[in-house]
Amino acid sequence: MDLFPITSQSCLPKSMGEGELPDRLGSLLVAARKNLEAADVDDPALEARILVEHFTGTSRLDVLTSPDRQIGEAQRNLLKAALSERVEGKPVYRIIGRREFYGLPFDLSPDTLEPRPDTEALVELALPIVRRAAAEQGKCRILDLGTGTGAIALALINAVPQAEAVATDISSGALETAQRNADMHGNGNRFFTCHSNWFEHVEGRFDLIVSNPPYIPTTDVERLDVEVREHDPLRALDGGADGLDPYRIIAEQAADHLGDNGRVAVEIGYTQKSDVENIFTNSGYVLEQMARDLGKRDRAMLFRPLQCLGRP
Ligand SMILES: C[S@@+](CC[C@H](N)C(=O)[O-])C[C@H]1O[C@@H](n2cnc3c(N)ncnc32)[C@H](O)[C@@H]1O
Repeated sequence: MDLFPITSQSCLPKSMGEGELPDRLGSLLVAARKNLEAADVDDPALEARILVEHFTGTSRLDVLTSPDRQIGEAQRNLLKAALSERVEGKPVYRIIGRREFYGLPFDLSPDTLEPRPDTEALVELALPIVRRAAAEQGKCRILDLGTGTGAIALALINAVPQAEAVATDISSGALETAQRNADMHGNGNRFFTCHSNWFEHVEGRFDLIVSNPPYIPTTDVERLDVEVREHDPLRALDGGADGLDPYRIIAEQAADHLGDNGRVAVEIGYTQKSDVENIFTNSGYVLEQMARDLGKRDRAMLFRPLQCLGRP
């Protein structure tokens, strides 16, 4: 997740203004974009397209091929309400209740973090481990700690049919959403939720333990962008006094749940590389590989236990 830099939304107008939206698809898209431009949202063209497509049930192709398509009053009213919510600061994916991650749709709920594109770096880093275990053993067991929408585990098992995942979270609401997402993707039979405080109720051993834990220092949470602070759940963000508490727990307890040749892959805040490396090194791991996010910042780390029985 890319939760920085901190920006202020105080310049946003409080409502999108009065007046009817046009009833033709092409003009409607232009009007939506202008509304969002006037409200100074980050990417008005993209966000207008997302909202228009969602609330009119149209595609990007429809706008190009049928700009004169008539849009009914009910749909325009829904879009108008959505534009007002956006202008008031609600993130676009929260409004439509869904966000794409690694090419798959994920339903959101108030209990889940919105999966962020930067987390795809963690999936890319972990995927070769999953493929290798599947090729060598005919299966791969994944443990995803703090699964949220299920984004990481579901991206991995969707890419490797022989893989299955146990997905934990402290939030039962998040686990319900994750299970719905697994079912929506047709992977519900390879995805098992476990309500647990980190490893507390986890049983068995895994080829890969993966996690994007909360990693914002407590005192920084209140300085986050308001769209993050007010719409992502606090327990998905707050990583304790220095933001590193979950890494300490994972590094300390992962060995009890790793199979031979198992690996641990974690997402990090982009300034946390050396701190997280120290935590894992002190617990008997070596850093095997790093991955950077779309902004070329350190974002994911792959660790191997020193006593790993398999190949280095
Ligand atoms: C940063 S979010 C990551 C969500 C998802 N994996 C993703 O990448 O989009 C961290 C997740 O950890 C969960 N979490 C926080 N504290 C936890 C704990 N003590 N035990 C298990 N999960 C926890 C939160 O509920 C949240 O879903």
